[in-house]
Amino acid sequence: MSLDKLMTAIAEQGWYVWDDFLTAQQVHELRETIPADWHKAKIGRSDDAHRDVERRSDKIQWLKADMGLPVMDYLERMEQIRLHVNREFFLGLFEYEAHFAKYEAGDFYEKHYDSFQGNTNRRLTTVFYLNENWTAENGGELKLYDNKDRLIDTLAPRAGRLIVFLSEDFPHEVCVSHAQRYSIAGWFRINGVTEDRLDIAR
Ligand SMILES: O=C(O)CCC(=O)C(=O)O
Ligand SMILES: [Fe+2]
Repeated sequence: MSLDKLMTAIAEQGWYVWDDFLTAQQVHELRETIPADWHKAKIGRSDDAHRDVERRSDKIQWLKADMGLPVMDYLERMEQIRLHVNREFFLGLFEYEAHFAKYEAGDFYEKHYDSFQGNTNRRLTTVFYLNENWTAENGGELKLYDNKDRLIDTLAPRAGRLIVFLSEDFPHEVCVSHAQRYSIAGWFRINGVTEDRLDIAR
């Protein structure tokens, strides 16, 4: 079972690629539920919007259960992963936050860690892709590196593919996309308090 494979891979190498996590039909339904309400992505909770533009150029919107059944179903699947990971690794993952992302032709996200100042309680990253018939010419690959900056893998954003990795251990980047590229990036977080307030995902 793939959930077991995910657990083994996370334990042994810290990352996993789960192809056909959803069927083509489920991917299609998920894409259909995305509202048209895109806004420019920012990095962490920083307000330095100008700098952010240089590092990433995608647009996002946060997943909410009331966006529809496909989104509820996706969040429920993430909840199952959260419970399994907590049971096996005692990571104490407390909640999940995720956003749809849209990269237009020319968009990219420079190499980064998902756990950084302002987001230090991110522990496990998920990226899910919604792009049917993606070709090599479309670019937009995810490049995953180890913490010594050695390239581990180059992954096309193919529909149905879920990638999971430990947020603190794997720098990664999104190569320039030459076509519209849709994804759901999400993070399991531990409970945290930052700047005198309880830090809970919206
Ligand atoms: O879309 C991807 O392949 C990765 C996106 C990403 O790294 C992020 O949003 O933090
Ligand atoms: Fe990332």
